[in-house]
Amino acid sequence: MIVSRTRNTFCSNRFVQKYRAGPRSCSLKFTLKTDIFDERGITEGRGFLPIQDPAGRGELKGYGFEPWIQAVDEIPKLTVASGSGTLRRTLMELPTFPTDQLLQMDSRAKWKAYMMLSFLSHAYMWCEMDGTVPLLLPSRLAVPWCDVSNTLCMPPVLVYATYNLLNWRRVDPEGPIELGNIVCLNNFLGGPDEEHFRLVHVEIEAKAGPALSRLGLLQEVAAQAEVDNEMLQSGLVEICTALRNMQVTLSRMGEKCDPYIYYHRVRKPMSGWRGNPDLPQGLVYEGVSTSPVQLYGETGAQSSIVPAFDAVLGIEHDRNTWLKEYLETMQDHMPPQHRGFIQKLRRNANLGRHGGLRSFCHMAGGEMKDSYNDVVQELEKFRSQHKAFAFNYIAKFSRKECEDRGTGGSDFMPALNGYRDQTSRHLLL
Ligand code: HEM
Repeated sequence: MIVSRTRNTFCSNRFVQKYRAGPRSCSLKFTLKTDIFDERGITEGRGFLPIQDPAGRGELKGYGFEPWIQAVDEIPKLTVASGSGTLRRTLMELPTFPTDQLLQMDSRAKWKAYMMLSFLSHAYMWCEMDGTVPLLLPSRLAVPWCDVSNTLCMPPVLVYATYNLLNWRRVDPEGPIELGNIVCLNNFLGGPDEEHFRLVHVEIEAKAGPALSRLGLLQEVAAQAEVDNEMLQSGLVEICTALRNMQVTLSRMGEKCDPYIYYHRVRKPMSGWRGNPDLPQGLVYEGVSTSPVQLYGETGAQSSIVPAFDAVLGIEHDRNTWLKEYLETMQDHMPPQHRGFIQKLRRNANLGRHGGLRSFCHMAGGEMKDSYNDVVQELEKFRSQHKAFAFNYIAKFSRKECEDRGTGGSDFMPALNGYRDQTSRHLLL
């Protein structure tokens, strides 16, 4: 039962309501306009990264957020002192979160607060390291977290956007968004392994930018009565190049993120409360819901890059398995503008008299078909490479079968094989 609160109108959370009885994909109306994740801002240089660098927490200063800002900065230290209840006790001593102030502020501030509350709540859940797992998230954290996530149409759980997309700054503000010039803003345990793991994702997002910014245009070109073959082909080459660059970046994961440290330390705080043996029923959000809610944790499957490429190439995952549903559920964990972007690409996949990009390339044959197949092969290579990382960083370490699960809570090795195989099945013959 949802507990009603009278203090403000955001007393319940759509995601909490949707996922309470048994989670499933939640369709939202894309009414929210924000200025940091804007479809018009999916640019060559940044892809799905926010349109401005997600700098510090300046906009929250002076409105009663200071103790909360300080607590987030303290998380790595509190994890060092953890084990005796210090971390959870410290978080419970925080003053009431100034939600009313926040709701008057712009979306940039709201995303900052969402990120802060996500880090604090996951630290409360997973970083005390005393061997216990709380069944309930106290209202001090749960209520503001649900309020803020509700205003952003996001679930009250750590997501890829707060873990990666919004969690970096440039060392040299004029320098590129790439490894060597980026560092993280928030950490759980901290250290090079955790930061590098995240920053590889950030660089991958930047590398995908040149291709992502042209996907809509490519679909329009393929939909024209007289298709501009040269333009279409150069767009497909752009996607190939982006996918190759993404693989180069992913191959750098081992430089500073050690598989053992990742498995034993970095991974835990990303966990959610769906498909998680530690919380089989889910998590109660005190003050919001009296019954447990199940939500997947943070995972790269919530990055919008691969679903956007799948959409533009017309790659469909197997409807008869849970794999497709899992990827669709992951879209509920993306910023609404990115969900909207992917949905639009899907809607336009068969646009025009030629039946869409895939169908046109098939019909045109020759070089056009080869260019399409090159992209599919490159995507398949990315998925193969990624699968090897998932094995080396997780599966290899899992001793018992029931532990052999991804951070998102899925039995992931067969699923990753399925996504890869389904990709190659889309090669045009
Ligand atoms: C050491 C690095 C990585 C590990 C251990 C890892 C692990 C996993 C696991 C276990 C899954 C499947 C189940 C789940 O969602 O939990 C997954 C899915 C996924 N991950 Fe990763 N991942 C890593 C890096 C990345 C990076 C850098 C990206 C790039 C954005 C990424 C993108 C994806 C995507 C798109 C999926 C969905 C499956 C698909 O569409 O093929 N991952 N990852």
